[in-house]
This record gives sequence, C-alpha cells and structure tokens, in this order.
Amino acid sequence: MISLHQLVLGYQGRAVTPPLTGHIAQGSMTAVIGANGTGKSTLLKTLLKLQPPVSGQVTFTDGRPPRIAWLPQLAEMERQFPATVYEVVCMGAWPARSLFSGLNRQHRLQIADAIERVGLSAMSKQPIEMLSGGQFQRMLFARLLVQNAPLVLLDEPFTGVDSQTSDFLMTLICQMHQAGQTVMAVLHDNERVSQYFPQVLLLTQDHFHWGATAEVLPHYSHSCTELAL
Ligand SMILES: Nc1ncnc2c1ncn2[C@@H]1O[C@H](COP(=O)(O)OP(=O)(O)OP(=O)(O)O)[C@@H](O)[C@H]1O
Repeated sequence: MISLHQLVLGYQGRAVTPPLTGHIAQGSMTAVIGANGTGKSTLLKTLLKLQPPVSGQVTFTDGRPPRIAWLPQLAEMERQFPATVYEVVCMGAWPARSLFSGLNRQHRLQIADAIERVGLSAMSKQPIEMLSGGQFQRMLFARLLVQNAPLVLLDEPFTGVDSQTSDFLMTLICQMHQAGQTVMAVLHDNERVSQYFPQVLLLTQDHFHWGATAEVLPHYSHSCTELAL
C-alpha cells in the first residue's frame, strides 16, 4: 500500500528519525512504538502530508495516496468546540459527499449505526464539551467508523481512557482490521501490542526495527536499557 524509502522525518530541515525504509502492506496492522520524542506522531503526520519529510520518499502501490482516517492525540483535540456528538460523527461522512449535497438516508443510517456501536446513542444530541474523556474517544471512533477509510492512523488511542473502554476500543480496531482496513497505531502499551498487533515499527533515536512483533519487541527493552545508561 505505502512504501518508505530512506524517509527522514523532522521539522524545518532538522531530522528526528534515522532514514526509514519499509512497506506498509495492505490489510496489515502495525503498532508504532518507541520512547518519547522518537518521531512516532511525526511519522503519522508525514503520511497524512501534514508535515513534509526532511528527505527521502513515500510511494504508493497504486500510484496515489489512499484515503486516510486519522485519530490525533487527545491533547491535540479541541474539546470545547461548539458541536454535538452527532455533528462530529457526521464529519466522517464528508469525503463521500459532494460539497453542496446534504446527508442522504444511507449516510444517516451509517452515522446512527456508528454512534450506537460505540454506545453513545443516548448522548447523540449532547454538546461534546459535556463528554468524559472515554466518551469523547468513543465519539472519535464513531467518526472513524463512518469514514471507513482504507488506511486508519491512530495516535495513542487509549490515552486518558479507562481499561474497560480501552478494551472496547481495541475490539473496534480489530474489527476494522478484520474488515480489511489497514491499521497503524502509536502505542505505549507493549502487552497490548504483543497481544493484538502482528507487525511492529520500533523507533529509536538512531535505529529502527520493523517486522513481526515477536522479532521486534525484544529490541525495545534493549533500547530502553541503552537510554537508561
Ligand atoms: N511542530 C514541531 N516543530 C518542531 N519540532 C517538533 C514539532 N513537533 C514535534 N517536534 C519534535 O520532534 C520530535 C518527535 O516528536 P513526536 O511528537 O513525533 O514524538 P513521539 O515519538 O510521538 O513522542 P511521544 O511518545 O512523546 O508522543 C520531538 O523531539 C519533538 O520535540
């Protein structure tokens, strides 16, 4: 689906990663792990074209970028935005609509179904500023479900969320993957990574390891030991 060729990530010409080379296969499910500041969020932003790379290239198997659904870090979200749960979830339908057309019946059914799947039907008309952290994240997942994009990028989807909701959201991620969507998620929970994610991209300041989870995870504890020394 997407190949990285000697891709150096960074800001204003300053590299924050080593050159990354690898392939995100269609239908794969990859956890991006590593210590703070190793460029995990920057990778997602670069794939989204929100941030240009310092050098290197990103190429696409069918010649053009896939449609991407993105869950930013909770800290980057505007929690006071004057909108209801329903209105935020509706935004997921934008790519399928023309600029001036409204929501058709199918869109409305998809939106109601997504809100129900995340357990927020009773709160559909609530302003989003009234939601708890877990409810807010459920709402953003409903928007991802409506987007139904071939590539789903998740930046720390379980931050600020209780363990029960995290398990529920993990189930939704697995369902997206089983439905054929390609998933890439930045995570800090290695237990969950080893339980659910077949592929791992581990970023460190100087190296990266990309491959099967069982092969890559042991490098993580090694890189943490190096950091501590
Ligand atoms: N807008 C920016 N301008 C300049 N430097 C930035 C910017 N955003 C992030 N950085 C720097 O780039 C590096 C990588 O940041 P990034 O947010 O990608 O790390 P991360 O691996 O996602 O970290 P964390 O686990 O803490 O979320 C850090 O040193 C950070 O300070």
